[in-house]
Amino acid sequence: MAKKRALSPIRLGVNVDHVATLRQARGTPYPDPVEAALSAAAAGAASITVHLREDRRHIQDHDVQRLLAVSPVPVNLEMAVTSEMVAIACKLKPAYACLVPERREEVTTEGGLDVAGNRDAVRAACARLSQAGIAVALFIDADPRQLKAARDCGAPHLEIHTGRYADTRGKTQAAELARIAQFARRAQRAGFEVHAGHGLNLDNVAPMARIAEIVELNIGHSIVADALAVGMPAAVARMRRAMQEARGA
Ligand SMILES: CC(=O)[C@@H](O)[C@H](O)COP(=O)(O)O
Ligand SMILES: NCC(=O)COP(=O)(O)O
Repeated sequence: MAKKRALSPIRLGVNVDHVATLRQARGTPYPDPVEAALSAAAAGAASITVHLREDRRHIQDHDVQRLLAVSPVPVNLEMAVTSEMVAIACKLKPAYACLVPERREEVTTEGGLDVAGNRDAVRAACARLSQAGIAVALFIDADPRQLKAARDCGAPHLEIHTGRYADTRGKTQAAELARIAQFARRAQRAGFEVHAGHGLNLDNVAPMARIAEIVELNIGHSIVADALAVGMPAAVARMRRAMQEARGA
């Protein structure tokens, strides 16, 4: 039997937005997303993601400040391409910023950033963030048109939106996986470090983790949900194990 090739290790970034969602539902001081982030980092999360939404529905400005003060791992600030968010990021200086689309009415991020349609604004935001020493990622769909536009923007990283893969099944899901794998190869060849995320969970993570060019997966909702049953350290450990096993590591 042919032996499976072991791929390079893959990093898990943990998004703690939904710890804050629970807190904001009642306006209590608990649960604390920063405490959850410390627990995730201690269990092997390579980075912590928070999405500071314009409507502040979950993570708050003070959470980001506290997180940056204590996090032992790099913080990845997801943000819309607005002057308010760029100013906040430049002031707080997280290690990473990921530019994402945002729509007030959405329940969660519904697709990738339209870099091709907003090239000047994205390029300007990338320039300001890079000048502040922040490594920028563009959160985009696996669409060659977006890749072409991203090449003009000066961001070193791309995060592929995996929401459609996560939300579909059968042939549609297989086609989406193939599209993402092909896109990841092209993106890496174009010089980007390739990440992926959105809607990933223990049931669907393995095929995504097997894509050699993807070096980081950012996962939040399913890990926070799992943590309710088994605790954050075990939830992170389970996800890391699933990713490393898929990788053959
Ligand atoms: C950009 C992305 O795919 C997710 O991280 C999403 O932005 C999480 O934000 P919500 O927790 O508000 O859905
Ligand atoms: N960028 C994706 C992310 O941070 C986590 O998304 P989700 O797992 O909460 O859907």
